[in-house]
Amino acid sequence: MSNFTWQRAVIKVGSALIAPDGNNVSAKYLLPLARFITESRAAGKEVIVVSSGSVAAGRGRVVINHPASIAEKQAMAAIGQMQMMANWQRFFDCPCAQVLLTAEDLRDRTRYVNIKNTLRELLIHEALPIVNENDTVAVAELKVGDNDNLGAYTALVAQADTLIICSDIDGLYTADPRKNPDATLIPVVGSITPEIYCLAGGAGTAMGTGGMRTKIEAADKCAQSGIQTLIVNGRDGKVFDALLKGHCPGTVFSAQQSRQTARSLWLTHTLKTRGVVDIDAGAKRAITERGASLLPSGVIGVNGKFAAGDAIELRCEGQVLAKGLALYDAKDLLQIKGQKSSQIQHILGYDYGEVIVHRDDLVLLP
Ligand SMILES: Nc1ncnc2c1ncn2[C@@H]1O[C@H](COP(=O)(O)OP(=O)(O)O)[C@@H](O)[C@H]1O
Ligand SMILES: N[C@@H](CCC(=O)OP(=O)(O)O)C(=O)O
Repeated sequence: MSNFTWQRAVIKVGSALIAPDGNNVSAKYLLPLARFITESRAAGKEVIVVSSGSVAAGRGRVVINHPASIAEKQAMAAIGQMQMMANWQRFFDCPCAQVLLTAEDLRDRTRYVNIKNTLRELLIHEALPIVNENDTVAVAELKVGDNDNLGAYTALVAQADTLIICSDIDGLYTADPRKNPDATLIPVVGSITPEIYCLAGGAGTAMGTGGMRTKIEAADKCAQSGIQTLIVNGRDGKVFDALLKGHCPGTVFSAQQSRQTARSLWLTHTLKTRGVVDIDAGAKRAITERGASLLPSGVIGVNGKFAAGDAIELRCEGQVLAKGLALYDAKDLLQIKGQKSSQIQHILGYDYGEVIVHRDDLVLLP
């Protein structure tokens, strides 16, 4: 069993755990998982759930006599999503927050920033975000397609350090153990090579989507962004006791580099800046010495036309010090520069948060 540490995790829960009978929700497998989430949160860790199961949960309520059409599956998802959320809420005193996403939402910069801000705010307010694909509006070309990859995108947008995929199998095996009884569990995958992809077979049950392949794809996306991925058997309550102690009885896919390094490299080298914001000496000290976020009160000048979510440079007395993602566009920032954060709502009529650049989205330049 390998050891792991984490602070913010996305936990992906497959349909087989939500709706083990394939046509209704069940508490059967969720109790140990919910206890793991509650105890982890009590220990100061942060959790976002990506839950499958809406189609399976709604199946029994839509009568069909043939393989379900897309519209019928969408109807099942619309009904089942309610059952699935209500089932989750039963386990928690904190509010569960429904977040429904499509691939389009993740591709569009403004929506991406909104998703990120919403998740951040939900965590601040100690709610439990529960994400699923918005199956009622997403048809093939709009879909992420499977919740393993949705889990990876959610881990990226939420800046998690860990993705935990709870499946109906113990982890990644040398072959699909349902077809090959000699297959053995692989406890650690250091790097995701084409050979690792070759081990993956399809889904194990009629409810599952993607099987092991989509889990490896998800782990690959995460590893490249400095996020580790665990695949564990969510049907085995003892797994969660082990996870609470920092042991992984399944497979750990290591992150290729530290999350901070991956994110800093992305911010520093990949993102083209769209504007320059001049800041005063107090803001400079806060950012460089205390690792603080940039507040509007420290902004003295706004240059360029940038949108919310664009990368900008932060400059003090002619020297560019840092690069970060702006939470407000240039037009808004011109109005709120030099003002107290509490004035933002009053001046703009809305408020995307009290900071201009959050410290998580800021890198100091050498
Ligand atoms: N190399 C492999 N190791 C483990 N499981 C595999 C492998 N190849 C294919 N599988 C299948 O993947 C299934 C898990 O994926 P899936 O059915 O999509 O479930 P989920 O609902 O958890 O996403 C397992 O039950 C197993 O049959
Ligand atoms: N969005 C779909 C889940 C799709 C999916 O990836 O399912 P699974 O392979 O069980 O994680 C639903 O809620 O039914």
